[in-house]
Amino acid sequence: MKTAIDIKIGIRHLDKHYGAGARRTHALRDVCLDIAAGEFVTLVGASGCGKSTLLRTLGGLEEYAEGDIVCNGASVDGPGPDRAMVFQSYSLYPWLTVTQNIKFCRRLKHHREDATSADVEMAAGRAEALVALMGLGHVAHAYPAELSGGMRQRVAIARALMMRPDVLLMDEPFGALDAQTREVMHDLIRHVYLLEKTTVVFVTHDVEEAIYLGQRVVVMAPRPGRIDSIIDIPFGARRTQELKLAPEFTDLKRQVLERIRATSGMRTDLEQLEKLTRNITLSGD
Ligand SMILES: Nc1ncnc2c1ncn2[C@@H]1O[C@H](COP(=O)(O)OP(=O)(O)OP(=O)(O)O)[C@@H](O)[C@H]1O
Repeated sequence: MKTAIDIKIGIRHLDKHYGAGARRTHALRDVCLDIAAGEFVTLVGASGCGKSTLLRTLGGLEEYAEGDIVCNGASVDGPGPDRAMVFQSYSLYPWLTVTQNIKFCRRLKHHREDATSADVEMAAGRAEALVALMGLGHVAHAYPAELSGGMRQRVAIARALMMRPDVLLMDEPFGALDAQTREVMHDLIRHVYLLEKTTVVFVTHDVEEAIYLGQRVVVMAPRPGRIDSIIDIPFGARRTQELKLAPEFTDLKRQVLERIRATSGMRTDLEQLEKLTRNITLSGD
């Protein structure tokens, strides 16, 4: 049980609907979750179980009518500099270089009229440190169109980290990358997370990714979107790719996959499909 002191995000009885009438969707039902400061939590679950909705609501991009989300002790009622988001699409400014993209932020102190040269220097130093941390030194002056997908996503992560957010919210950030680049990004994001001591909430479809990165895997279920189970990941802070071959890792993977299969409704869909095709065959005889 976590104490009130070390909880960074508290989600209490969160309920969310989209649409109205026949098109009304119960996207989240009674979601309760505490996330500790410095924790890395991953969200998995069948398509449509509300992972993105939950993340976007945490980010203040979606309104909610019932329940409460508290971050740093204050209710979330919109986006804030304490929570940065990274999406699957890179959303970089094509006309800015890598360094300029990282520095670009409306809330940067040096964009204020009363900014001092020390503010500007500090921001420039932070950007340079992030360029180095993300392994972007050799492309610091390149434009997004000249970069690979993995490189672009590194820039997007660096930009999200620029203002030292307390919480990093990531929605399938590596979903569009090839398997090899994804592995590199996994180790990079774990390294950055340990160094920056950020709290991370990470949405993914990839169960292996969820277990490798997270300290806890939250399995969500659809119709209505809800938390099905929370699985503690017992591996330490320093992880290497060999971990994925360990029997404990495989056991966890099986456990998570079983929950996703059990809650996805796919089996029922298949059974219905089988029944339907059987009837069609019989009536066609
Ligand atoms: N803007 C919207 N308007 C109406 N319904 C929406 C909207 N966004 C999401 N939904 C619905 O809410 C439910 C949850 O969607 P959400 O995208 O959060 O799920 P998800 O788990 O992230 O799905 P996926 O894994 O396929 O990305 C789904 O039924 C979806 O159709």
